[in-house]
Amino acid sequence: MNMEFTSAQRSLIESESGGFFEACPGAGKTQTIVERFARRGSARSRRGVALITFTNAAAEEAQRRCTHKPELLQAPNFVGTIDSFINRFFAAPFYKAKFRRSPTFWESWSSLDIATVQGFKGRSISLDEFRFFRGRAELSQQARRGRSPQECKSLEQRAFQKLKSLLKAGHLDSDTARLLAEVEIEKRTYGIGDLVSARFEEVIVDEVQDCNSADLLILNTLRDAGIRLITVGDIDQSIYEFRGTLVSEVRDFVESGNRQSRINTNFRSSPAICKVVDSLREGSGTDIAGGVASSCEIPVHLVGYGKISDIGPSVKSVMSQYQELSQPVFLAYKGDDAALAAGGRAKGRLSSSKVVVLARSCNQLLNPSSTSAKRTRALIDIGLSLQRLHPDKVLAKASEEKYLASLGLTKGAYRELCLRFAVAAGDPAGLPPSAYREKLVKAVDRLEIDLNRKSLRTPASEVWIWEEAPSAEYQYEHSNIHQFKGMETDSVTLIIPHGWQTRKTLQEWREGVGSEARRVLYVGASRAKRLLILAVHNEHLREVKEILERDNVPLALS
Ligand SMILES: Nc1ncnc2c1ncn2[C@@H]1O[C@H](COP(=O)(O)OP(=O)(O)OP(=O)(O)O)[C@@H](O)[C@H]1O
Repeated sequence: MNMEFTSAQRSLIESESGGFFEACPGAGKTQTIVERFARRGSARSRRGVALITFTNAAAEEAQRRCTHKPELLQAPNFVGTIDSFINRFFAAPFYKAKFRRSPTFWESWSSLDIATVQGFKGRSISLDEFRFFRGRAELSQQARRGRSPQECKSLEQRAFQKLKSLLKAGHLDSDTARLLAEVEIEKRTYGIGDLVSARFEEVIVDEVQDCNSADLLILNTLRDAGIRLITVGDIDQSIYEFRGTLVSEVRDFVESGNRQSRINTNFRSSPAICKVVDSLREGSGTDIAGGVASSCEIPVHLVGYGKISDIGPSVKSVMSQYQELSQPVFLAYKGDDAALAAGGRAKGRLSSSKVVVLARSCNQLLNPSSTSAKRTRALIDIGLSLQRLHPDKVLAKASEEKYLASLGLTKGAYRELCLRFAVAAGDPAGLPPSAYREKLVKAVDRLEIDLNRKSLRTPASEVWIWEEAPSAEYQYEHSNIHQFKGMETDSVTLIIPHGWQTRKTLQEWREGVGSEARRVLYVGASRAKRLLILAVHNEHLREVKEILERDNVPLALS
């Protein structure tokens, strides 16, 4: 590798003690840890070095960079994802010792047809909808919707039995593999910790901020067993709380080790973008622009918008000043916001408009290409939506039994009513939102359904996906921020929508309080190399401007 490493990068490459190396965005973590791995992994030692990443893409990248020294990829070394490390060095030996045969690993249960349980209506639910603990299962909040507590409890019991039978038959997913590792770490039945420490002298972990509790327990065990542990990451890029990663646990873990100096040269972004990233960071570190973009003097552009469709034209006008830059990628917390702003089509999944929710269910029920499982689900959803719109707020949230008793209907009769409602309202395909709302109201009248009409407001055209395709005038690449993590691009349009969540996030940003939503913005902003356009809803424009000015971000207002 011909790259000249900075002194901070070299201190990671050459460290004798190990510990946690905090690295800013664009710090060149991959090159740095691969360089260390290449040096240490080829030293003639009885014990090997493991290089652990979080995604298959990162593992492949590391493997690709090691092809010049094939011995690096051979035993006793290891390069792979954390899942494959846990499967291979903890779960497989545990399983083999206990059951005297090898297990089969699945990335998730949805890839295994038989990993399901049957609900009350005969619908099958994947085991991925459950979280498993020792001795019990817990159904996800989303899958609970529309199910009685009794059904949920019964599903959880059956899911746990199913997990046990799959385990006996030799099937493990990544969470179950972690459970086995935890059991072994606690009970030390098979001495697996000793086997791992006999195999590895050093373990290097990239993106440590993405570890969940089980991962941290495993890393702690490695460290306690005397393995040199090198962890690299950026706590402010920890954005997987919904997957069980707790930033406080990661922080405690890295603080309990040997904290090393911060790698703070950002080789990706311009000075202005580094300033925004500093401002968004909860921690006190500051980044120094040190790559080719360090001489780029383009300020951060702040554009306000009222309607999401205003963003495309504003971005076009900003881009007309920078002919040399490639078109920006639109990023937002919600993929739908990014898609709509970029001139694409939202999936409509995230809109909470009651008319959109009913339109989606009616579309699924009446669309000839829907599967029967989808139709059954849609019919249940219609029933639930109509109940939630009942003018009596207590009844609107009551159990299905209570609600049906108040209507004097059996379940079957209520389903029939819902079906007649859907047929009367019709398929929304091809209709504008106002026309479909009228059809819904007429169907309600005709069937004398007791319902709060004020809640049936005409939805904004941006969330209406059933009319003709959007115009192609302003079309940009787009993504939600989570999917764009780890990537970089010349220009980014980062969308800050309106609403209470943004209000809260901006308050946290202004007051220096850390939060997942603030970290998501940090990840989004730090993907840009030369141009960052912040598209902020007019409701929040002044506040964002004040924060950026306070933090001395070079700014251009459009
Ligand atoms: N010492 C260096 N000299 C020049 N360029 C470097 C150096 N180190 C890294 N780079 C370049 O910096 C860019 C950013 O590196 P990389 O994508 O690995 O960052 P990262 O630390 O993974 O960032 P993030 O965590 O934000 O995704 C890459 O284009 C890389 O080639």
